[in-house]
Amino acid sequence: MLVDTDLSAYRIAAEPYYRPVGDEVAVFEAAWLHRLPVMLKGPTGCGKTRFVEYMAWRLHQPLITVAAHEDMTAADLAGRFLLTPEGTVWHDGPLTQAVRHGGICYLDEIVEARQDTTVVIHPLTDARRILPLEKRGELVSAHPDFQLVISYNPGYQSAVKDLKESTKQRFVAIDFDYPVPELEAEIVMREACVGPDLARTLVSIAACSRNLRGQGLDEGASTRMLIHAGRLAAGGVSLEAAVHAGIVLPITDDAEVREALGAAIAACLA
Ligand SMILES: Nc1ncnc2c1ncn2[C@@H]1O[C@H](COP(=O)(O)OP(=O)(O)OP(=O)(O)O)[C@@H](O)[C@H]1O
Repeated sequence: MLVDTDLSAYRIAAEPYYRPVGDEVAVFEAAWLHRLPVMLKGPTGCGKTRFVEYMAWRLHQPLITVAAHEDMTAADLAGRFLLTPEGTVWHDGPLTQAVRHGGICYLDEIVEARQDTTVVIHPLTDARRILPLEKRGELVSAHPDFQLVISYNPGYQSAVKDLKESTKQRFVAIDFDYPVPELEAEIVMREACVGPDLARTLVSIAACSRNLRGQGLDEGASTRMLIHAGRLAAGGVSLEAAVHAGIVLPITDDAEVREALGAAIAACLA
């Protein structure tokens, strides 16, 4: 027995707020026309997820998101038999749901998954467009509206944690970075409900932290962090406290780096 799934819950009803930063919308649409798999490359919190939500809305497709992790198995993606009072029932995993019914499947931080899990996507991301469900003895041909999107943060993994060449080379890639300052300030204003001066200050703080990349910080403050700090400040917390709680504390556990960042930020605020 197969439990059938209705993907209407995965449809995005209202237009997500997304400000394009380059030609990413055109590139994604061209990839969608040919159902090419897409890799969104970029640092954490720079807008990749928001972009894929926007594209799913724009293309009228359901969006199934899976956060990859190192314990994720192929069955977590493809599905498994479950014992129920009615007997043994097959449950499609999130990937199979999108493959069977059509829609965008977004595998977030794919590099976190083990390579023996990642290879499940190989026959789906070449001309075959099939998903073998060995346990069920079924070969699912991808629905015409199925598209696979993955995110990948190249700065973040060590040499031991990387995608296989044969996985990488199946994807069209779109490069993401933090939006340019003016645009980032606009996003922070809108998302954190703060005024332009505060938004610009937060963006300049982000620039300070991004300068410390490679000097103790793996990554600078993301757009997401600026929004968090902005929301704290909008909620009545002083700017210093908001920046400390929203940016400085979460970004590093290293006391020396924290001090250097604090000093850079203080110079920014002076
Ligand atoms: N271009 C943009 N337009 C609108 N909002 C944006 C944009 N870029 C970033 N944001 C804001 O930044 C927040 C963080 O972005 P998002 O969650 O998409 O990051 P991400 O790159 O997917 O991060 P992760 O890799 O950690 O999942 C969003 O919730 C949104 O508020």
